[in-house]
Amino acid sequence: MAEGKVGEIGAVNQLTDITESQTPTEDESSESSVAPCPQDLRSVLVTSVLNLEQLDIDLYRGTHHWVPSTQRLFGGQIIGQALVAAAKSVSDNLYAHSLHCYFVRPGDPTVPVLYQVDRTRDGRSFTVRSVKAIQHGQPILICQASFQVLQPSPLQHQFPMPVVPQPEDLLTVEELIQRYLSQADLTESAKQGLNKLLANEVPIEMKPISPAHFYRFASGEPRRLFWARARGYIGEGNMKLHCCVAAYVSDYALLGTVLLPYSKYKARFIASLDHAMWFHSTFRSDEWMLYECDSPWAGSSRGLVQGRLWRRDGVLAASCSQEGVLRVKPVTENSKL
Ligand SMILES: CCC(=O)SCCNC(=O)CCNC(=O)[C@H](O)C(C)(C)COP(=O)(O)OP(=O)(O)OC[C@H]1O[C@@H](n2cnc3c(N)ncnc32)[C@H](O)[C@@H]1OP(=O)(O)O
Repeated sequence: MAEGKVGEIGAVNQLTDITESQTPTEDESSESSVAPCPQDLRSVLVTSVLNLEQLDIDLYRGTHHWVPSTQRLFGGQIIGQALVAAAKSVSDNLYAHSLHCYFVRPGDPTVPVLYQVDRTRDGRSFTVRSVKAIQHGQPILICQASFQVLQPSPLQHQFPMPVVPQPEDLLTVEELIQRYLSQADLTESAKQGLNKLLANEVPIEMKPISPAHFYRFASGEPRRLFWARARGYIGEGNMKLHCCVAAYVSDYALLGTVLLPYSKYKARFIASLDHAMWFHSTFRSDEWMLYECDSPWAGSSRGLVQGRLWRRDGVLAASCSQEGVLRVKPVTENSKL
């Protein structure tokens, strides 16, 4: 059993302005030990999506970046922004360890989202915040986030990380789509679908471990693995921000895991109902992390999914669980992609 590094979170310097620019330090890994990053290479997650505007005490406004084709707001964006709002009201020595959210209404991409923070409790070890994400005067998400003072313990364990190819040996989703586009026998509608995917400005980079399974070319077990990281530079040292970015990333491609055994069906309506997340160790969300997603159950137009985000050195960084509503229809021959 690999050893978890629960205590090491304390070595990280947190900042009150959680989206403040960070420059690398000398002891950063070789991948990131470059000169301070030019503004245009910084992750849009930091410069825009998670950079909330403060309107009043404990009241923030967030804007949108990428909006899915469903034309409802991406759940990960709302969770990430809610966690930013909550984190702004806790002191620097507190670290997010969990959050629990319900998506109660679809998010409207034509207006900003307001985040109202309630300082539910400040305890000696744990501090709890409740955040309501509001549009048109009504909640679209309710979220509780809990923060903890660092408390080292002799109890430390984790399951081992799955053994998979390294990200350097795999193709990004964009490279894979370009490959599929070069296939001679592709139908016009498949081409259109792929080009739409390419035009998406998702601020996450991904490298599927098993592309055919990832894209549901064949039925398989309800489990998928891919390397993921924020697109662009974020930098070391701001653990609050990395947790918010991971919350954003964790909702991407998670619920689709439920559909993997059912290649004869496609989603007619798919939306996450709730999302819970637990943070275990320090990590950098702009470095490759393995996202292991599985679905232990589906039924009654709902599906349960569980996700684990692994640092590439084998440390379990975060876990999450989500239930979603999935209504499906049979795939017709010319709508395969
Ligand atoms: C993939 C990860 C993501 O990021 S998803 C984005 C984050 N999650 C969300 O946006 C979900 C937000 N929450 C919601 O939209 C609501 O809570 C949901 C889940 C829809 C609740 O559903 P429900 O209580 O049925 O709401 P509603 O009456 O407003 O209906 C919504 C649409 O669904 C339909 N519906 C309802 N029941 C059925 C049924 N049994 N069979 C078929 N359709 C059904 C309703 O007609 C309604 O459809 P429409 O929107 O009017 O076209």
